[in-house]
Amino acid sequence: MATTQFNPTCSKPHLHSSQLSFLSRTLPKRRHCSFAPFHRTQHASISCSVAPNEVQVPAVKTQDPKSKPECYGVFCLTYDLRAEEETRSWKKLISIAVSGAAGMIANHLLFKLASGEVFGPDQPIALKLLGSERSIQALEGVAMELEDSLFPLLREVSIGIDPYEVFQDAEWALLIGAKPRGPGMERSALLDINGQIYAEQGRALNAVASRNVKVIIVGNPCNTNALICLKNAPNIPAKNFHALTRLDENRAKCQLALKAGVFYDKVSNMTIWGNHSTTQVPDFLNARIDGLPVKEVVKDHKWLEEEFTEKVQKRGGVLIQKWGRSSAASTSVSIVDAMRSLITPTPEGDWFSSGVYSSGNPYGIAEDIVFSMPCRSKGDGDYELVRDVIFDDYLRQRIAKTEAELLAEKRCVAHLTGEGIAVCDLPGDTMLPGEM
Ligand SMILES: NC(=O)C1=CN([C@@H]2O[C@H](COP(=O)(O)OP(=O)(O)OC[C@H]3O[C@@H](n4cnc5c(N)ncnc54)[C@H](OP(=O)(O)O)[C@@H]3O)[C@@H](O)[C@H]2O)C=CC1
Ligand SMILES: O=C([O-])CC(=O)C(=O)O
Repeated sequence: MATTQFNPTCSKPHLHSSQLSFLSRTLPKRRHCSFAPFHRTQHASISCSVAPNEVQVPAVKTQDPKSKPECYGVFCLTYDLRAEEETRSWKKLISIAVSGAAGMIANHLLFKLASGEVFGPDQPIALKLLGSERSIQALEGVAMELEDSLFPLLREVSIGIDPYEVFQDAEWALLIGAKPRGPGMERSALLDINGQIYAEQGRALNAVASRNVKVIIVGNPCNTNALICLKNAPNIPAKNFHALTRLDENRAKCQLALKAGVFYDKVSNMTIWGNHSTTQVPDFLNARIDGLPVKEVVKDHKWLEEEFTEKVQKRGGVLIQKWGRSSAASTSVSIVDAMRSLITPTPEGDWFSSGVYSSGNPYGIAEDIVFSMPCRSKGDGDYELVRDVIFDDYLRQRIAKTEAELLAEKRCVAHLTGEGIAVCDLPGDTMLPGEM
């Protein structure tokens, strides 16, 4: 099945009141506009007369329905933002692909993206939602809710089940979809099932996405899924792939703030090293509270080494026990944080954590895995690894353990990274944060 079209309203001869409302909010004031739906298609033409001396705004054009990418409902009625001359006073549309778009995390994230929380109030966006045969009805429901939200910045929505269509020209790919680990399922089986998904999505990104697409992998096990994805996308810089460890960073900041009795905005320089799993290392050696080293503020070093570390590592699992499902709202917040960290300059002296390709790292960590490390960005979508961090024996030992786990995961998916026959010798205690 190819990309799905569903539009009960656009095929009618008259525009629905919600569409008129959407358009009247998004069109500039003091212009006279008329709406003329095409027959038999989901596309309508809109023409405006512009008063002299007014700021240039985009003329609204419709494309030939046959040449227009698949669109959903009211989002078939869009400005032609790609017409350079006519849209010079607008920021260029940013195209964001999201997989697992009918899942719980996406259900929070999509509405944050559409409201401008990531890219700001003057940045139009297009959302390209990837689902599956299993989720296509739910995905239509998501698209309907996006329609009904009348987000002025949301200019295009398309839904589909073929990553080669959905990822076309994507500038951001937020890859959330993954099979959850079921009772009794071996971790090696999870690595394989989800690895297959990420291998295919890597190939699709390689084939059709923007050459500079930024990819954030959320679906677990996210570090190794990210490695598989980037290995299957050789034409996209490996540096563009991130495994989400920002939620872990946020969790660590919260726990340190609680212990120190300060609000969490006082905690900075928080690195999560390694895997998004229970071997991850929340680094209290380099983190700061109110500008001071954590160990100077929190004198109970045993608490830092044991309770704090384990609390962060297992936070996801504790939450699942309480909620009966895994973190979705806070994960979506952390995806927003991760994106914003790449598109805004990192505050002087601070850094953020992200699971990034390890080759060339200055810390002596094994090459060719995806490892969470401290990053800084100039706000151009790229990042650099932070050099001025310190290590002690405790930190080195903990890093070695999470590194060993990632190397074992890598051997387990060799068949998906083009590196031969998989050998699965995962450490017995390897667990996702959500597993207890
Ligand atoms: N890195 C991090 O910090 C965090 C990562 N996660 C991970 O994010 C992922 C998504 O979480 P969440 O949105 O809550 O999960 P949901 O179960 O709500 O959604 C996941 C989506 O994955 C897709 N999926 C792909 N393959 C399968 C499959 N074989 N069986 C079932 N569903 C499948 C489904 O969409 P479709 O059918 O459309 O493909 C589904 O909608 C999980 O892997 C979770 O472990 C969660 C929290 C934090
Ligand atoms: O294991 C999960 O699905 C949940 C998870 O990653 C987390 O809460 O950090």
